[in-house]
Amino acid sequence: MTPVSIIAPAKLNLFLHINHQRADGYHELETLFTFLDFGDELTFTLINEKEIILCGDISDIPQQDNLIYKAALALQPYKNTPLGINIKLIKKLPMGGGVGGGSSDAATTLLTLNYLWQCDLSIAELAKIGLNLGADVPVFIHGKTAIAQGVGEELTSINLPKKWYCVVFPNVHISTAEIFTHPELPRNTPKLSEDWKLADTSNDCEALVKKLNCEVEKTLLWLLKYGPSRMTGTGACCFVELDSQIAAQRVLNSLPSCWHGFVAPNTTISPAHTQLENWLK
Ligand SMILES: C[C@@](CO)(OP(=O)(O)O)[C@H](O)COP(=O)(O)OP(=O)(O)OC[C@H]1O[C@@H](n2ccc(N)nc2=O)[C@H](O)[C@@H]1O
Ligand SMILES: Nc1ncnc2c1ncn2[C@@H]1O[C@H](COP(=O)(O)OP(=O)(O)O)[C@@H](O)[C@H]1O
Repeated sequence: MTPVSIIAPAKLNLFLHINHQRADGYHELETLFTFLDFGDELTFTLINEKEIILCGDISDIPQQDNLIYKAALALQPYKNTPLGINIKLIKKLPMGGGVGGGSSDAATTLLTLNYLWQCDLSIAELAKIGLNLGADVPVFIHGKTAIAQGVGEELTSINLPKKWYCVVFPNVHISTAEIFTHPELPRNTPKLSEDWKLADTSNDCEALVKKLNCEVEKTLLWLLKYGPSRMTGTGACCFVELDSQIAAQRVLNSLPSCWHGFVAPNTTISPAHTQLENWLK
């Protein structure tokens, strides 16, 4: 079978408010997700053996813990197909960076295998399977810029103006679980008002992550020279929003050599959905 390559795009949380902690330990939150036209690349090739084979940039994580493998495994019971899959990963998104790399990999795997294995599940069914893999997976399955509530699965689509982002990764790994279980995490931000404005929002995890990790604080301060900077998710990645590619590229060109970064525009529709639709035409 001809291999098919699909992107697993990055996401940014343009804001992240934590409203309260639920009885099950997860947090009710409100966040604005936007996708970026930059991400991991997954190449899928059907194989005759009923196996899930991962290859490429997968050394950091044991196969059974890889969200790509877990997504393929979760989909197998939905179709009694004799076919397996070989999935090659080209990693471009930092792990534990707050840009959703693992969740996006899982979502692209569910969306693509739904076609290749002819499971014919609906987006809602795929999102339900995805939620078991991570709170961030449903937004990648739906594939539209959205305000998320609940743990991240209650989505309201929203259109945003096109902007360019310089995203900086200060080479530190932040555990999402560590931040969400930390006693100093604020957990009482009220729900958005009807006439909310982005300028009045924030990332409730930022102060704690800055306190725990000076590299994140340095990154946010450095980015402030170019515009309002903000951390995405539970970090460590931070970003600055600009009006043009030239302006964003200028920030990246000035980046201290100890940090990594990339420049990308936001997209209202996930690039994974766009690529899948083009492939199916
Ligand atoms: C914080 C956010 C914001 O978009 O993104 P990241 O910073 O991870 O990118 C997400 O809510 C993360 O989603 P995801 O990365 O899939 O986290 P999960 O694997 O589901 O959860 C990891 C841990 O974070 C905590 N968690 C996560 C989401 C949530 N709404 N409440 C929580 O308390 C739980 O302790 C959970 O065990
Ligand atoms: N294919 C994968 N890519 C990235 N992280 C993965 C993958 N599979 C499992 N993980 C685990 O998931 C965690 C991060 O998940 P992810 O959704 O990328 O959150 P974040 O937005 O914080 O990066 C990583 O710390 C890593 O341990």
